Amino acid sequence: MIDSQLPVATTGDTWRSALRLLRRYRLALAGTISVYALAVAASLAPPWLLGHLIDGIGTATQSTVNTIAALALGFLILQALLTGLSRAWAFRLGERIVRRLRDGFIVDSLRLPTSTVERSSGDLMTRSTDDIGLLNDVVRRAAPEVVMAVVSVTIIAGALFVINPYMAAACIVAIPLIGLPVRHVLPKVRPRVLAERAALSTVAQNLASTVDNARTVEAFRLAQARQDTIHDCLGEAYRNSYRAMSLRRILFPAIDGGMAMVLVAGIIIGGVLYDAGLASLGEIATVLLLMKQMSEPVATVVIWLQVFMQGGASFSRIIGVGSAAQTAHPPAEPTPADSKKSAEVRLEDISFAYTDGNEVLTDINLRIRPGERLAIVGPSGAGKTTLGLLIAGIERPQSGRVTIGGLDITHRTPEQRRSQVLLVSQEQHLFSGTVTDNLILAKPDATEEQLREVLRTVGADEWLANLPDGLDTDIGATGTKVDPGIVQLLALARLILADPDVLILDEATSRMEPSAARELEQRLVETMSGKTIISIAHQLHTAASADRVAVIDGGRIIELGRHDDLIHAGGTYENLWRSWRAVTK
Ligand SMILES: Nc1ncnc2c1ncn2[C@@H]1O[C@H](COP(=O)(O)OP(=O)(O)OP(=O)(O)O)[C@@H](O)[C@H]1O
Repeated sequence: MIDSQLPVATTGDTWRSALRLLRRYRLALAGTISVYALAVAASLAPPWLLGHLIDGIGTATQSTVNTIAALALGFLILQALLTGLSRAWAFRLGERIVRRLRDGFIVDSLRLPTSTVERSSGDLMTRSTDDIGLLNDVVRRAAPEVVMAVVSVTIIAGALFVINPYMAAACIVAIPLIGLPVRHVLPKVRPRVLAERAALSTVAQNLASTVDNARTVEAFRLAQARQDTIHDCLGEAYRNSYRAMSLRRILFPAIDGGMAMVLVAGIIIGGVLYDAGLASLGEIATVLLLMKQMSEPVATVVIWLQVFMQGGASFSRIIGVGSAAQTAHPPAEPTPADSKKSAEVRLEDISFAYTDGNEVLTDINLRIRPGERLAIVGPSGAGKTTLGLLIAGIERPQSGRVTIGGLDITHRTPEQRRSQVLLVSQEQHLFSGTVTDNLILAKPDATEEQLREVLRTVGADEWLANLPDGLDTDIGATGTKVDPGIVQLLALARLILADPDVLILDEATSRMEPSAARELEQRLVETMSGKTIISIAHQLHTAASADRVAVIDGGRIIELGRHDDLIHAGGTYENLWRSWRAVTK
């Protein structure tokens, strides 16, 4: 079934991944928290000194007051220095964690099967921008704020008990007043944020598919229909965003009101305890000052907790990509020493459907000998490209298996697979950078001479000679414009450099003149002699020069054999051949 949404990790898996991440940075984390704890301890001194001053108000001399003031100032400076240091460390730690998350995300995305990337491009885009961005906010800002706030609350609460346990107990009991409204709001955050993100992914998905298929949209006058669909998706995204945002409107007034209630309760309790002789004026003042000091971190926790929960939802989506990549690549089978030699391709009982109930290929059985040249022909929509995608391991069959050299292609890592089989289709892309950059993707250690040689082989040497900076010419989006025919040549040059055991050419020369295409194919076959070459052929001259021809129709192989034999048999292939000859004569 086509599912445009990648998986989302469960809450349990999200926590486990977060803990694993924190364990990795435990030393830096412990150092940062310890320095911050010292800063909080230093911040306790001024209120305590003030309480001391109030209690000794009748007896204190000028010099005692001066000493207390100097000490308070000293502690304030110490607190500022330690806070600054711990924040700098927290920032650096955040940077390292964000970098790790981004790197991991890119690695996981690159491990996703191409078919998954194509189907979930919108979702992947939202995860790589919005979710990573939110996570960035959480790791760099929310997490340090929340951790530091929790440290502050814990230390201040401990100090309150040391100063006056009665007063402290009474005030701490009042603190949950702040939590009351929050308790009802927080459980709603994760589902609402997940719904918001999913809706945004759908918008991106629809936009991407409209842009990708712009010609079809234009040809069939689908602009209005596409606009309506995107409008509906945007409406859904807006409603979900609004629901997520509306949580804030309830949250902030509730926190402010709760904080004021706690302080009022503290003053009333302080009065009662003073009357009962259980607290001095200085202790009450110190506790109230510390309570005020505590109110800020408590509010911080509550406020950032929402972002934290949003970040949790985003984190679940980020690790979901990792689990999708892992599911797509079960543990790779070890490569036996002789597998390279016997790069035989076998398709065993393959059936495949893009969507449930619409089988595109049925019961395909085929054995392609190492070094054989096989041409796949058939009418449009017969399933030729799909077969190429299955052999290249880009799509997975619902039943049956594809093996190369005896190994199931879907059990190979992407690297192992790329060394075995590569597919070049008519859709080829240039990446931003120079000619060299675009070629060494396939063979990072290729020498300049090898690059020139390979360009000569595909017949792009003349083009290279006319470039202003030769191999160093920028051919990216902002550089020298490259003709689609040359883009195909560069793709074939990359293929030669990559040197896989099995090559699949799916209309790889379709943008060239037929005679030039024929010549190039011949040169390619000579250069790659000994390799298994599977050509999906619309131009039947390719089929005529192949070792064998497989004719596909209605998702089944209906004829298989040598060109001459199939012509002699007078079946579908002979018909196709006759029509093609009539057109090309
Ligand atoms: N991504 C996809 N999602 C759903 N259906 C698809 C997808 N790609 C191809 N199909 C369908 O699968 C069938 C086989 O398509 P395929 O491209 O393999 O045929 P083909 O023989 O290569 O055709 P052509 O010669 O026109 O390229 C067609 O009915 C096509 O509409």
